[in-house]
Amino acid sequence: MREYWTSLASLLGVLAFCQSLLQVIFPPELRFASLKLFNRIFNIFSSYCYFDITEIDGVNTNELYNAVQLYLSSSVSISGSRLSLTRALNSSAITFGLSNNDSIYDSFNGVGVLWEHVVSPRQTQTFSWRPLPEEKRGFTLRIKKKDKSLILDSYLDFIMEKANDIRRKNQDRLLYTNSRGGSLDSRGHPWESVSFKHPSTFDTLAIDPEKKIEIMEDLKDFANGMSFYQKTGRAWKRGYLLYGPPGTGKSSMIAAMANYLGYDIYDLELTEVHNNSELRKLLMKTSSKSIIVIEDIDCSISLSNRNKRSNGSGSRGNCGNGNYYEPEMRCGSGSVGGEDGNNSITLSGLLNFTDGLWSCCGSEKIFVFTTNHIEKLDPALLRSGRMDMHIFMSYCSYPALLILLKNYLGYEESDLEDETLKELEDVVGKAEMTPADISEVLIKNKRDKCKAVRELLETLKVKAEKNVKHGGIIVKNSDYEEEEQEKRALESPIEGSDIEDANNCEEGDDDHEEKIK
Ligand SMILES: Nc1ncnc2c1ncn2[C@@H]1O[C@H](COP(=O)(O)OP(=O)(O)OP(=O)(O)O)[C@@H](O)[C@H]1O
Ligand SMILES: [Mg+2]
Repeated sequence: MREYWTSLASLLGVLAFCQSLLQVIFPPELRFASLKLFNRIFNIFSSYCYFDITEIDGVNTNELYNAVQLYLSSSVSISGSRLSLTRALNSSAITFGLSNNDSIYDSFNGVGVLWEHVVSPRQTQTFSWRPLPEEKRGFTLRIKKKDKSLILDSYLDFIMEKANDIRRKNQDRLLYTNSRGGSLDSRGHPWESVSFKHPSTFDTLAIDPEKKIEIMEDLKDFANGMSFYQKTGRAWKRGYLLYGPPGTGKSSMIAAMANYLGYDIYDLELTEVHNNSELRKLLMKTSSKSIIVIEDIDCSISLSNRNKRSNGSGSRGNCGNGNYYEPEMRCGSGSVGGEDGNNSITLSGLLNFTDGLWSCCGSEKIFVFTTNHIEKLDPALLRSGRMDMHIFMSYCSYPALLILLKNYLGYEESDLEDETLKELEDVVGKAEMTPADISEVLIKNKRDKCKAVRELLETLKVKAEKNVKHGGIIVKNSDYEEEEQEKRALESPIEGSDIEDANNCEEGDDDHEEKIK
């Protein structure tokens, strides 16, 4: 044992001697250079290459660092020995991350890589407009030199994509509004946001099942259609027009769409937008994978038929909440400077918003307009490419009624007697009640299911009878739809210069522009 201590002491002595010798040979100014040289020689002979991804790149946050952190929080890292837990703002999910100075193996296309999370204290606080964190953080990626060109670019792209997916999945949907009337927040954003937790889904939506499937497939095709849109040279966006009587589920449909695709919603309040350039700025500040909604567009935009109006034969329109406006008058506060295109929103401005060059900034955007009066809209706004799908939200049909009975009372079709079902089927079409009206009856009696069905049947019968007495002929949903389309066709011939005008008109071109509000 004594011998052991003696040899250890002499070894330490030799080490101390070597160190002082090194200090004499390599003065401090040379020591750093020699370390660098040693590192270089090591790198030449090493079969690995290393990539540092620092948290802060100059003064900006490095997007890639955040992406790697999120990516490593997916299932790969859960097997790590030490993990850090995070819950981000606006998120209800907890994510796992790699702890400080911990490392983890990952593989991509059969190639193994090593990630190390490097955390070190920040030594000198360099001048910066914003305070930097006390610790320097970064990820170091180690890849075999021979694999570098094989995977590096595609691996990093894959990480960015995966991180975006995780972010979207973890983060609550957001509902944005421009209710501040054009003023910007401290970060220069014109939109205000709140967490969006609307429970409406396609399961709870009472519409005909075939129509529902058609819409869901259309949405899925859109969301998965990146290569299609690229191949065909089309902007990656889609327009839906939801029209029909109040209380038929237009707003609920928008919420269901957002929940189905995991998109945020931008609820555009046109009455708060003062001119076309403000509209464009709002559009520029919307993110990809979002639904941009203009509700009750017939109230925000002047009457549809410009020829008719210019001939002075425009009818009165509903401005919402029972207020009527003459064709020349606008709802809201959009028209500040009368006919001056610079001071008001115009139809061409709105068309550019949905269809022009600006509409595709950010890509993967859905535009949804809703209206109770489709016949009042300008055909230029409705043409394909702008509003790709026109969805009629009808009065409650029999299949939709079955969905409501299931949602509100937990009744399957088989739970009800054939006779009751037959009666419901006979009367629901004639009653012309909206899903909103029907759900009210069901909610009122939800404690007593039998009573709820009885009362619903009674209400439907009374309504149906009233309709027959009042109208003589009952306007069925399909007739309503046809009637609306006929009205539109009569009011605005398709070959007319209206559409052409709207397509061609440039911003600021007063002859062509249609003022809104
Ligand atoms: N098709 C439907 N399926 C399920 N619930 C519905 C449906 N339509 C209406 N409802 C219910 O009625 C309420 C009102 O519906 P919603 O606001 O979606 O109607 P809307 O068509 O947007 O009406 P408005 O034209 O007045 O804006 C919702 O809270 C929803 O619960
Ligand atoms: Mg609505």
